[in-house]
Amino acid sequence: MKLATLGPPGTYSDVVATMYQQQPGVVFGARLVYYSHLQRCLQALPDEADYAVVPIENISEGFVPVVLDYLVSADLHIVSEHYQSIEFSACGAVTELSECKRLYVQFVASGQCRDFIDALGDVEILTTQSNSESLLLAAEYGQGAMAIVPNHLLADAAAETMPWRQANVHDYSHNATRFLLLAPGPAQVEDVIEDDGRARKTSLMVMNDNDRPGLLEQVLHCFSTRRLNLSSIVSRPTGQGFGQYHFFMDVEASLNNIAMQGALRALQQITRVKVLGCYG
Ligand SMILES: O=C(O)C(=O)C[C@]1(C(=O)O)C=C[C@@H](O)C=C1
Repeated sequence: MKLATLGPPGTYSDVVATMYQQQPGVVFGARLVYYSHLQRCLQALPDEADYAVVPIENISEGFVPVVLDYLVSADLHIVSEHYQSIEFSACGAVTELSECKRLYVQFVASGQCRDFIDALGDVEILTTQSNSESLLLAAEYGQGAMAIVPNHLLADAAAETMPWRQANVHDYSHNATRFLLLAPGPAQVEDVIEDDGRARKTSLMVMNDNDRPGLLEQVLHCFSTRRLNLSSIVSRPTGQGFGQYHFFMDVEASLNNIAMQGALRALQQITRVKVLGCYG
């Protein structure tokens, strides 16, 4: 069994994939396969891997657009979620920060370390696809280069050669990212029929094929009348024109909950809905 995740090894995605691989569950004992960017991890399903671990949402940066957009059309479902605490360090081939000429930082990580990056002043910022790639590129560039890396990567051989090492450069001490374990195929309602009493969440994608006044209000009504709480609702452009959006929603209820089933039936009469998974 293969589990796709973002590489090179050392990313936070790798930390979470390793956690899944080592604990009893559907991917226990799976072999990790690394991909250089998030889109490739997702595309690995189903031909190159059986499961994938990707970040979906950060406490300050919000949702990761590339993952949401992929979920609109891909034949994938969510098996599980994991909240990972995220801590960043800066390291580089400099003896003081004023010597920094170039900073490598992953595209989502940059928004989580804004204060540190702003204080560097006028340096060249190169965004990367992963936090471990940032470290490798800074080490390769040498004198004057710095990287934002996960705290745990300060122990990596590449970081150990760097004279400047500063831990905890993230803006929020409680920084965290939510990760999803994804599998190919549609979510199976039967999978969750057995209610084990655990609190569950159902994720849905409300597809906007036919924009009209009041559509979102009607959608929300399906949940509010049944006293179902949404823990998130985010929109993504359909790409068809301004003002047209799909909606990604997390509902705090299991798919086998009677109220949730009623909401789903009501929603299906209003618009096209894709059930992304029921987990928790
Ligand atoms: O580069 C990594 O370490 C990742 O796992 C990716 C990622 C992300 O894209 O959100 C994961 C967690 C952090 O929020 C920053 C980066």
